[in-house]
Amino acid sequence: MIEVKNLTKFFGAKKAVDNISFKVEKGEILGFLGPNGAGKSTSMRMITGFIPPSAGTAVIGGFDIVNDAISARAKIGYLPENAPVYPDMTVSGYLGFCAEIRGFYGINRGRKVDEAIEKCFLTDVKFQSVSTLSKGFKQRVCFAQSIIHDPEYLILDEPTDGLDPNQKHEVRLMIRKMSSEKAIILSTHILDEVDAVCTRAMIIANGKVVADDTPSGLRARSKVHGAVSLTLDNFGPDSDQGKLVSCVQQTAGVRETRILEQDASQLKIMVFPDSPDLVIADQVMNVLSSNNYNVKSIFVEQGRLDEVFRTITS
Ligand SMILES: Nc1ncnc2c1ncn2[C@@H]1O[C@H](COP(=O)(O)OP(=O)(O)OP(=O)(O)O)[C@@H](O)[C@H]1O
Repeated sequence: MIEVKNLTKFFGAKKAVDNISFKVEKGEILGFLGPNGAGKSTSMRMITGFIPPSAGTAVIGGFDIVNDAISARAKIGYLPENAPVYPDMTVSGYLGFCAEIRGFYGINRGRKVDEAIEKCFLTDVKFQSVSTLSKGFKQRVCFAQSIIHDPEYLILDEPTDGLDPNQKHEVRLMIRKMSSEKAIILSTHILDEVDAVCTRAMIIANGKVVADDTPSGLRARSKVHGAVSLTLDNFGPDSDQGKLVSCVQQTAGVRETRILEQDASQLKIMVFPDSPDLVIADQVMNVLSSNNYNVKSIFVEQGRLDEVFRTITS
């Protein structure tokens, strides 16, 4: 388990991280979200022992990162921001060096390098110098060094930054595959990534934790969660919007009907239930059909992470 306890960091008078506490169990993938400068990277640097906290600590698999840094760091794999890798080394030379630092020599060193190269799709550039790699490949090399010792705890600062969509997909798959026996914290600006990878999401703003929930729990905080979106066909600008709205409003459990968009032949509306958990889609559909409205599409809004993120952080 990773246990973060009252972690705080001052840079001069600026409080970059403000007394954050949380736990991450094995099997969890915790997404760190937050605006630029929120304190995500600073928190990760403290959890991995790269910078000392001003107050508080993190306990990694039972080892305190402040009082027993070497034991704690042995259990962590860390992918820092901007993939700092030695440019003059070849990919396999660099990973061999990382494996040695982690205590692997001889045949074990070679095996660890080969495994990391395979997992991170680096075979084609194995003997290429790091300085000649594209940004995405440098990122993958840095990812490879973070998993070379098969750590129980992985801290990944924007792991898919700079990768193309296919590589992003591969890396997310890899993270998910590894997660059953690891506790993983990753930071990201990509809200889709939270849905694709994370079991839990934490929003940080001004150094403080402002939300900690599952991705679906966060989405459920959206103002449109549970609302029903409909598109009506054969409903042009001359059709009677007022009549339609009063027809929908007759449905039990409907709080509000909002007109979203009118074009030459279609109308889009959103119907809000009295409470977000009330299911009204079937009733709304029945009322519209029995009044001869032509429903082209209908779906229940799950809520939007970007909207929730903006509401919480702005
Ligand atoms: N070494 C440092 N010296 C002074 N201020 C720092 C230092 N490192 C970070 N900061 C400040 O601490 C705050 C938090 O920075 P941090 O890099 O942790 O944010 P972040 O959430 O990771 O942002 P981003 O999403 O842009 O990477 C920012 O105001 C930043 O300028």
